[in-house]
Amino acid sequence: MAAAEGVPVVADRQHPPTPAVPADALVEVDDVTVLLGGRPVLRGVHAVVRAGEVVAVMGANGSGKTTLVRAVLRLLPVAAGTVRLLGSTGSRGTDWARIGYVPQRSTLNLRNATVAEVVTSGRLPHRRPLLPASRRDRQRVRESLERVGMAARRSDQMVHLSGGQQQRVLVARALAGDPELLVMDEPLAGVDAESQQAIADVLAGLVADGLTALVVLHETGPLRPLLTRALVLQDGRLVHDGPVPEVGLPGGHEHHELLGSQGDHRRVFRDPAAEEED
Ligand SMILES: Nc1ncnc2c1ncn2[C@@H]1O[C@H](COP(=O)(O)OP(=O)(O)OP(=O)(O)O)[C@@H](O)[C@H]1O
Repeated sequence: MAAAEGVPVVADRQHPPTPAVPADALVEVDDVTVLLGGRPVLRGVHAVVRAGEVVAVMGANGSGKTTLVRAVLRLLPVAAGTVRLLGSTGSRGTDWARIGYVPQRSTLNLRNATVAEVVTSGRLPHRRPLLPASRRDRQRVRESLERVGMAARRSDQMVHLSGGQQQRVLVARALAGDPELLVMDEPLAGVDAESQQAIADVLAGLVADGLTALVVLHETGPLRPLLTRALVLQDGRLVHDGPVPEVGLPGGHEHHELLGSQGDHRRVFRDPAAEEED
């Protein structure tokens, strides 16, 4: 695949160099391979996220973006390589209370839960077992809902909210845990422009306060000014680690396709080689 001018591309995929890991790395993915259904879905991926960075994970549908963030969060086992998260290589040593996760909204079924219940669940890593929510827990839930502009809907069931409002509630849930590292999987997908901007504004404030973020994105949208770097995956391999691509991706073609009943327009990046095989 050809590189865009001035854009660093992983040169030797068979023997990628092991980069020196900076001391302030919160996430280190070292030569990681993940198998799903016996098939390699991530192949020898190296990636680092340093404190204070906002890193986008980009690539075509099925390129491995969700798999990468799930491997980082130890929701999937790795077949080879190492994931170091907040300095720990094992689940037990990881301080999960320092991490916020906003999964893909479409994968969740929270229809009957109320907004307040969803956001309160974000305090669970801080709660002592069997004790009711503390004043601090309730305060953080309230503040998080205010921050995303959803305080007035706290008693409503999720099913009665729009997609964008649901997404804001999921962001509030992650914020309620006071994370130092926020991992978001497609926070803008199927989200109206107003909610996209609300999410971007909230993230901007958090980043200014020192938050680190790893965000899966199809389109950068209003998050673009916040992004410090992009990781681009293609068929499970890291093909770019550097500046956020201006238009499209290095060496890839792009086209638009309509997805879902809401007709949200997503930009899809394609590999020219794969297109030739079509
Ligand atoms: N449980 C599974 N078993 C087998 N294959 C899987 C499984 N989950 C995902 N895959 C495959 O792994 C590949 C990467 O999936 P992944 O969801 O990480 O891609 P993605 O880049 O996040 O895609 P999208 O943009 O569509 O969300 C895809 O080909 C997908 O079909």
